Amino acid sequence: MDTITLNVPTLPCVGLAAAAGLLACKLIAPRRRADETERGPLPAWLDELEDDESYERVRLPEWDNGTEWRRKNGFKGSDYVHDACAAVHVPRYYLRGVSGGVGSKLVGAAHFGPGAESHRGLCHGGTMCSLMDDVVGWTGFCATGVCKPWSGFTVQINTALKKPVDVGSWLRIEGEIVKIDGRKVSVKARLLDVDGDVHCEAEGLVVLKKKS
Ligand SMILES: CCCCCCCCCCCC(=O)SCCNC(=O)CCNC(=O)[C@H](O)C(C)(C)COP(=O)(O)OP(=O)(O)OC[C@H]1O[C@@H](n2cnc3c(N)ncnc32)[C@H](O)[C@@H]1OP(=O)(O)O
Repeated sequence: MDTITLNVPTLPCVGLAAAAGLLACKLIAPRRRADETERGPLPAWLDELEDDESYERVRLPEWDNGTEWRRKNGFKGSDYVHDACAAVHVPRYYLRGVSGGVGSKLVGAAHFGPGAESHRGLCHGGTMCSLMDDVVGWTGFCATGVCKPWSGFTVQINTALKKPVDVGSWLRIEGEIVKIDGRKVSVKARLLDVDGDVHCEAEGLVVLKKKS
């Protein structure tokens, strides 16, 4: 019968291996994070929005300083769409706010990363649905013509998937308030590419929180 001899140097070796493993994790983790945020340059048309005086970039601490802000405010994780490492990621929204709300429009860029994949090279339809949830909700938060974060809930998102999305794509996402009825804000949204081809459309409903 074979016997296994545990040499004295084995233990330090195991310790060394564990330490090396930990070090590798530390080294790999930031590298992986960097990879996930390496989405290539932002699409050029975002610069046009930046220069367009009718649109204003929505700047929020929960996006600009997400981890820190969320921790301090009792959130438990990272933002499903706005976090830099999200599978499908919206780095910015721009708002064309209209007094009274109806006609207010939110426009952003969405990147579909490798984590959004379903069939070979194509994204999961749920990633488009998630984006529609996000843009419907944030457009609804602009029901007064200015963005009031977390001022309501998305309660309906009826999404039509019209064209597959390639992994690695940057697409344009838009939401527009089409009706306000008391606390109910109706939003139409769509996701389109640089040629204007529509990848999905949605009709959504946001219910604003009761005034306290
Ligand atoms: C301190 C804490 C801070 C908490 C701060 C929270 C900020 C949260 C922000 C989350 C961002 C998201 O988008 S969350 C995305 C996921 N969505 C959710 O989880 C929402 C789940 N749903 C809910 O929790 C609930 O349905 C609420 C809270 C929205 C219900 O609110 P409510 O205030 O009780 O309103 P309620 O009276 O039921 O409805 C008001 C009107 O809207 C209509 N309505 C309601 N739901 C629907 C619906 N699904 N489809 C059609 N219409 C609907 C009603 O018929 C009614 O119309 P009428 O009779 O007046 O004609």
